[in-house]
Amino acid sequence: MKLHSLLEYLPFAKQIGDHNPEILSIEQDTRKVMEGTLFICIKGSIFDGHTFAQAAVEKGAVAIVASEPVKVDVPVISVPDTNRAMAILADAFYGHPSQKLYLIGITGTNGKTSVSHMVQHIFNEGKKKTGLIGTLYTKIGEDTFETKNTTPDSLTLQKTYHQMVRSITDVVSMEVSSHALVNGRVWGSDFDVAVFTNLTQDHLDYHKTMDEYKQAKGLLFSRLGNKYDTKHPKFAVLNADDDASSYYESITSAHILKYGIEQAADVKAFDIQFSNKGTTYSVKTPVGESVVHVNLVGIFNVYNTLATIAVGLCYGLPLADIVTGLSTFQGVPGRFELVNEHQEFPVIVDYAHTPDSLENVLTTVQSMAKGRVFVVVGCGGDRDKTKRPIMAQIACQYATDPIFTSDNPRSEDPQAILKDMEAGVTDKQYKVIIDRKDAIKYAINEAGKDDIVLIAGKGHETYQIIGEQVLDFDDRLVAREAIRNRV
Ligand SMILES: CC(=O)N[C@H]1[C@@H](OP(=O)(O)OP(=O)(O)OC[C@H]2O[C@@H](n3ccc(=O)[nH]c3=O)[C@H](O)[C@@H]2O)O[C@H](CO)[C@@H](O)[C@@H]1O[C@H](C)C(=O)N[C@@H](C)C(=O)N[C@H](CCC(=O)O)C(=O)O
Ligand SMILES: Nc1ncnc2c1ncn2[C@@H]1O[C@H](COP(=O)(O)OP(=O)(O)OP(=O)(O)O)[C@@H](O)[C@H]1O
Ligand SMILES: N[C@H](CCC[C@H](N)C(=O)O)C(=O)O
Ligand SMILES: [Mg+2]
Repeated sequence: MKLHSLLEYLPFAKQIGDHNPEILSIEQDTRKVMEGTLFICIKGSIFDGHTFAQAAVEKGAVAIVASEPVKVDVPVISVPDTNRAMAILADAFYGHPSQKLYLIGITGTNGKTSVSHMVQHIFNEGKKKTGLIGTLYTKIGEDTFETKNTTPDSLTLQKTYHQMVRSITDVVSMEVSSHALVNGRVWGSDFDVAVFTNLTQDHLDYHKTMDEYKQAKGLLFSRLGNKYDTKHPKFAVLNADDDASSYYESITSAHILKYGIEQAADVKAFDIQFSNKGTTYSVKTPVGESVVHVNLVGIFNVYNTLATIAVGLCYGLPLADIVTGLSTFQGVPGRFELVNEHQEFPVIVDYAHTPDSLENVLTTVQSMAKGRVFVVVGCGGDRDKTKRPIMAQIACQYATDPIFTSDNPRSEDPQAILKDMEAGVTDKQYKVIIDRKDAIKYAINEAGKDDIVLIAGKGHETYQIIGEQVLDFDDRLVAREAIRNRV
């Protein structure tokens, strides 16, 4: 594609230098630049991409997009905001791929990974070719690719959509983080369905207030568009039982489909029955009623399945097929994952790392336990500090044996993080074991028949970040070893 054809998408951009080179790729990272690349200078939190412009040219870049003056011998496209330009150019360069996919974006504090997998599963079962983008990985059909972010930057995203279109993907189920919405990573993504799971405290280091955080998530709904034609209707799938939904309803012009248990909802669950094996409930929808069975426990999973049913209905999947699909869903790695070494008590690894998710998962565990509830929990460093005392208090409220330990301390002093947690507890006994492996071993050695051990916070993670080091660490493997070596 010629540079000037791309620039038609940036009507007021100024070009310095009049060449019109062939653009073979677009990159924002010098480490990926090749002959024929259009290099975009992004100001990040660590580096300013403008300082790499010359290095990019030396590696073969034939044009530069910049918001600051850069001295290079190739055409420079001057724009006020390179991040916005990147999203627009990437969408154009890859041929507007998201318009060719049925794109489902899922946002909310908790449940994005869970819902995105359930959604993908029901479409897989419905014989659609699916893609998935999120915390764990990107998947195109059976192929899995590593991801650095829950929602990748706009360039990576558009490239991924392009690959999905080339693989003849029908439906993409994708997590959309609040960071991504604020950063413009999904500018140029044409969503067909936007899903809201819930809004509770997290990321107050980044968004500063809950209101700001709520508005950040709102960007998914306000940008959804208002295509009311029967071929491309847009839908906002909202949680009727979460107060924030009325705000999202007010800022979107898409069709609304609400799901819930308590308030009036289009997709509503009733007669919910839990057992140790799973959950059964009845669901009323605009297209009829059905009985749902899933091999998952916890009221939060009822919400996740309701959101999934609503998404399936937006697409036009028959209710019976959606319900059949849900019945074979086997869960997500690191989400309420059982570690089974034939021990006499359940050991559960779960990704709960927010106050609300910890409370949800602990109340579920509490309802299942006949004896003691052990919880091994910590809080991440360089993240929202205000959630630390609240999570500690919740651990003490619902567990008989709370054990505070390290999560990913990152650049912070692990002792200081634990002190922040302890500040939330006044009248309850808890144990502090700074080394996560020792904390897991302790809980597993202490637990007996009728008890449950919950290891919270790191779920699927296979590393622990301490200072600058990324060390191998997997709660599931550590727990397995501890069970085998139980004393
Ligand atoms: C704070 C933040 O969001 N940072 C993101 C940002 O990195 P950054 O701002 O540090 O970028 P930088 O390293 O300063 O680099 C600036 C520019 O120089 C370029 N560069 C850099 C070095 C070099 O040698 N050559 C070069 O060209 C870079 O490619 C980039 O274009 O851009 C990167 C590429 O897109 C992201 O991977 C990175 O996410 C980091 C890893 C991160 O931890 N982000 C978190 C806060 C986040 O976004 N989390 C949400 C999930 C939250 C949730 O749980 O809901 C997510 O969606 O992942
Ligand atoms: N709908 C829900 N409401 C509240 N808690 C939930 C819900 N679904 C899952 N959880 C809890 O939250 C944890 C994280 O779930 P999940 O990974 O699906 O969320 P996420 O939104 O993708 O998180 P992240 O933003 O960190 O990627 C789970 O391990 C479970 O304990
Ligand atoms: N996406 C979340 C993941 C937190 C996982 C937890 N283990 C931690 O490191 O705090 C975040 O970056 O805040
Ligand atoms: Mg996730």
